[in-house]
Amino acid sequence: MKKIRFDYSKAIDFIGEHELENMKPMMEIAHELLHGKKGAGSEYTGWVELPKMISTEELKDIKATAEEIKKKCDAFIVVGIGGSYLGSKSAIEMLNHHFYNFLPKEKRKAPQIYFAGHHISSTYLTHLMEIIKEKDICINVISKSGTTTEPALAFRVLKNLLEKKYGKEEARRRIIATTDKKKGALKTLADEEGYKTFEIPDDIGGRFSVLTPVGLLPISVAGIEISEIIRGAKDSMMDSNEADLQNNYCYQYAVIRNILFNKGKNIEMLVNYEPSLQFFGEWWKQLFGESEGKDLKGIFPATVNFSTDLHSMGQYIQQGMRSIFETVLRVEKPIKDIVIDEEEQDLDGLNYLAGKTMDFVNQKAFEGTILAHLDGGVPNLIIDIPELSPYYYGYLVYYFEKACGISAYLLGVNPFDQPGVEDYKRNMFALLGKQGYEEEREALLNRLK
Ligand SMILES: O=P(O)(O)OC[C@H]1O[C@](O)(CO)[C@@H](O)[C@@H]1O
Repeated sequence: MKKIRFDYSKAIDFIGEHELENMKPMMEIAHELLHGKKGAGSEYTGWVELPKMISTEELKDIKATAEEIKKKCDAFIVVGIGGSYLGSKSAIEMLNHHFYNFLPKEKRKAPQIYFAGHHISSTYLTHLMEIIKEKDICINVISKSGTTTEPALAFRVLKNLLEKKYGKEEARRRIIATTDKKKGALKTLADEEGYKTFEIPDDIGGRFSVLTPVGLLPISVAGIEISEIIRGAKDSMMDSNEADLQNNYCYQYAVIRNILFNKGKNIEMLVNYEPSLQFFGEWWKQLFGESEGKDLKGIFPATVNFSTDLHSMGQYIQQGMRSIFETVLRVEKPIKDIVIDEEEQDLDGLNYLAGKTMDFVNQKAFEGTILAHLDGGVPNLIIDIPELSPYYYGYLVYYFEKACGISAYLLGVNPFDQPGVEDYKRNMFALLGKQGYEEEREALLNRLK
C-alpha cells in the first residue's frame, strides 16, 4: 500500500532544518501531553486511540442499520451542524460520484443523501422538503450536545413532515438519533419516542467525531466501505505514534506550521485540485479553527479550490499581504481521467495537448502554481495522496486530527474547547426571548437601537 507523504521541500527557503531541530523538545512535550492525557482538555482525547478501539460489533451494527436504511428509503436526510455533519459530508463528496444524487437508483445502490440543520435558512429547508416529500424518507439526527438550535429546529420541521406522511409509529422507525449517552434534549426526545440511537463517546468532541457513528452511519448509508476508512485511520495512527520528527510526517506538519506561524505566516490555505475535496477543506477548517483560534492567537485556516480559485484568489495569494502559507492536497491518481483528442482544424489551439490527459494538465497547473507562489513568497507544504479511496480518507482524517492536537499544544492552547462559540448563541437566545436571558436581552436591544 502506497503511503501518504508530506513534503516540505517547497517551504525550505522560509525555514531552516535547524529550526525543526530546535522544536524537537517542544514537540516531545506536546506528544507527552496528548498521549499521556496530561494536557489541557485531556478528557476529550478519546479519538487518539479510537481507530484501534472500534469493535467489529460496533461496525457491524452501523453497517446493519445502514443496510436497513438503504432498503427503506430513497432519501436519507442527515441533520447536524459543525462536527456533526462536516465529516460525513466530506467523505461522501470525496468518495462518491460528483452527481451522486442525480444517478439512477440502480447505479447508486443507496438512497439520495441530503443535509439539513447546518444553518437556519427557511428557504433551503422548504426547497429540501419540496424535493423529498414524494420520496421514502429516513432521517439521522446528529447532535453531541443535543441542544444545538440549528439541527433541533430543522429536525422539528422534518419530524413533523415524517409523522404527517407515515403516522407516528412508522415515522419513529425511520428516525435514528446519534447523540450523547445520557444528556441533552435530543437524548430525552429519542428515549421518549423510542428511536434507534447511536452513542457519541463522552471523551470525543464534535470536530473529532467523524470516526464514530456520527460520521460512519451516513457514510455507510452512502455505500462507502467504512471498514476501509478505519483501516486507513489505524495505519495513520501507527505512523504517527512516535515522537520522532524524522519519520513522523504528521508531526513534521504540526511543527512546520508553527514555525511558519511564528514568522508571521498566520493564514494557512488548504489547497485542492479536485472539487470533490472542497468539503474535506470545510471539515479541516472547523478542526483547526475551533481547536486553535483562541486566547487571541492561532493560524487562520482558509481553503481554496484550484484551479478555480486561481482565477479569483490567485491574485491575492501571488501579490497580496505576505502572511499566507499553503498546504496542498495533491492527488496522484484521479478516479477518472480523459484523454485529449486531436482535432483536424485545431481552432481552439489545443492540439499541442492531444494524446495527453486532463489530469496531466491538472498536474502541470499544480507544478506551475507551486513555483509561482514560491516566487511570490508563499511557502508550500505538500501532502501527497496516492488516490481518493476510503482507506486514504481515513488516513487523512486521523493525520489532521493528530497534527491538530500536537499543533495546538505547541501553540499553548486547549485544543478541545470552543468557548468563543457560545457568545453568539447567548446573544441569539437573548434576542429570541429565551427564558433565562432577560437581562442580556435588554442590553442587546439597547445596542441595536
Ligand atoms: O453536535 P452538536 O452538539 O450539535 O454541536 C455541533 C457543533 O457545534 C459546536 O459545538 C459549536 O457550537 C461544534 O463544536 C460542534 O461540532
